Amino acid sequence: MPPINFSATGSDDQVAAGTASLKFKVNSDNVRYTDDHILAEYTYQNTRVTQDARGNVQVTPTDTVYHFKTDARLPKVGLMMVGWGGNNGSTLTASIVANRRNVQWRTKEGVRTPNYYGSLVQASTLKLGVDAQGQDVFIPFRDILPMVHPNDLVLGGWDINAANLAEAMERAQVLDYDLQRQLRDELSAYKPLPSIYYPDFIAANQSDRANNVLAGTKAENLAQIRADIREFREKHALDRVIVVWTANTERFASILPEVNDTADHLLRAVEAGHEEIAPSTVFAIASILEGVPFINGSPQNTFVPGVVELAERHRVYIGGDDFKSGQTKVKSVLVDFLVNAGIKPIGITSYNHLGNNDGKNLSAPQQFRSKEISKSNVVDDMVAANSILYRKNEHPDHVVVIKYVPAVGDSKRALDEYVSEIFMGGRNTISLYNTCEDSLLASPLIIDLVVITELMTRIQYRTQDMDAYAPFHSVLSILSYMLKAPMVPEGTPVVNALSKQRTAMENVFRACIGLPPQNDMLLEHKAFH
Ligand SMILES: NC(=O)c1ccc[n+]([C@@H]2O[C@H](COP(=O)([O-])OP(=O)(O)OC[C@H]3O[C@@H](n4cnc5c(N)ncnc54)[C@H](O)[C@@H]3O)[C@@H](O)[C@H]2O)c1
Ligand SMILES: O=P([O-])([O-])O[C@@H]1[C@@H](O)[C@H](O)[C@@H](O)[C@H](O)[C@@H]1O
Repeated sequence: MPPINFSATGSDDQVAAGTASLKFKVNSDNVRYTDDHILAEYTYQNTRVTQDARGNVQVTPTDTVYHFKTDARLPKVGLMMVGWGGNNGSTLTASIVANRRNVQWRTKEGVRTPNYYGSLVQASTLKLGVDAQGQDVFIPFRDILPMVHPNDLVLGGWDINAANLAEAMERAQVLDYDLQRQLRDELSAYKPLPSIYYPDFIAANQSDRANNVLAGTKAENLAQIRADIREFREKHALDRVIVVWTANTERFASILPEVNDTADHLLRAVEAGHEEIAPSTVFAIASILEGVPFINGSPQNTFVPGVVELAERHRVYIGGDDFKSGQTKVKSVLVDFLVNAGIKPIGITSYNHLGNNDGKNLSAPQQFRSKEISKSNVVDDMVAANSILYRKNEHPDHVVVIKYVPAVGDSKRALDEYVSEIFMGGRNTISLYNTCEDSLLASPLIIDLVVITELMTRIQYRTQDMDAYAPFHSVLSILSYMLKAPMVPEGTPVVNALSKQRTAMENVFRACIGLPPQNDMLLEHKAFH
């Protein structure tokens, strides 16, 4: 990943920021601050468990010293959305503009003001420590390390439909009219770039949207998307660009030897125009080759093995899959609670209906199958962690149903039923009815994905056996909190439990400023005096 040359493009105040703008500094011999960087030495403590041939278990604490180096200078960042004219893309764009201009609007409940609720970074807090009385001290999540503010994001992107962002906002029917009215002028100036459209990958019912499409071969499409990224970066004098796929869910691509199983095969397959190369994969390749992180907000397997290898080769960050916005987010909390309470979910039925264009696309079998997969795997790690409740390879019955009902629009209705075995042969049934305003829940996640991905590009680490600092693995598993089917480096564990995902993010960022992980032991309050 190319290091940012702040002196070249960042505005003076951005370049000047650095550690002088930090909200707090840590008072420790293990943490050092230069004008531009936070340097922290952190001892990572774990516990190694081994079992000998006779079944004897050995438990050994381990210590690994990490050195973290975080660039505290905030770059000028551009967000390019694929599917910019969709419900998520238009809602996010309108909401950032409304926040940036502090546009207020009236509804029947009175005057409303813009906010970033639903963004973990912008609207949640974390416990930093305790005060002299032992009481918890909380700070905004965004203050743990220097992070880009969504108001400062430069927005752009592509869509196979030519509607400008004001037309797209109106079509989405997500935001109140009195707000839309005040944003129309600015949003009408935002026009999506023509995009790649290979009809076989999304539902046939999307064909009537495709009036803003690139011609040419797949190789020419790749070259054009790369040029679009470069031109966007240069036009806005950006230090960093991040691309997010919030376009329609594609069918899964087959993994084919000599086609997409390695980086070189994949690049050759694009040159040859192979039919199994999806638009989302072309966007991922273009982003990687331009040194730009790529995040997949949909469930399809954009990251075929060749893409992952290419990202590793170029040390570019990728992350996915599928925004975790509503029904699945609740599931990753509820099943975690049940299983960790020693209660055995045996039946999980997740039904929802929605009437937006995403729902229309998902009404096609192959596109639904992509979503069904990403929504179905979310309990696997929690179930596998409890061998008291579940035999090896035993799982709850888990059914996912999605129906397209235009009448409800973007206001998705989720109905869930959890049937569990409880004490002495009893049964517990939990039924939930959850009106998930799809785009109002997903849009803030895009902010978190972009802001945390950008932060990760400014953090490097070194352990005692490394002679230089290095970026993390290209597959950004730290993004898992925002994603239904978290991508992880090959051979590493997939964590879906929401509390673990958030704790992991918090504690990694605490380690970057030399602080121990949050543990909630509160020993000082349990001692006798
Ligand atoms: N709560 C949520 O909204 C939520 C949650 C999880 C995942 N997602 C996923 O996010 C994606 C977007 O959701 P949405 O509600 O905004 O859908 P949407 O249908 O409103 O928007 C998708 C946009 O992508 C465009 N598009 C399709 N193919 C394209 C291509 N190849 N290049 C460029 N543009 C293309 C369409 O024209 C449309 O404007 C979907 O895949 C959905 O499954 C949404
Ligand atoms: O995130 P979540 O609410 O579990 O899942 C949602 C699905 O239930 C919905 O049908 C789909 O349209 C959204 O894209 C999203 O994937």
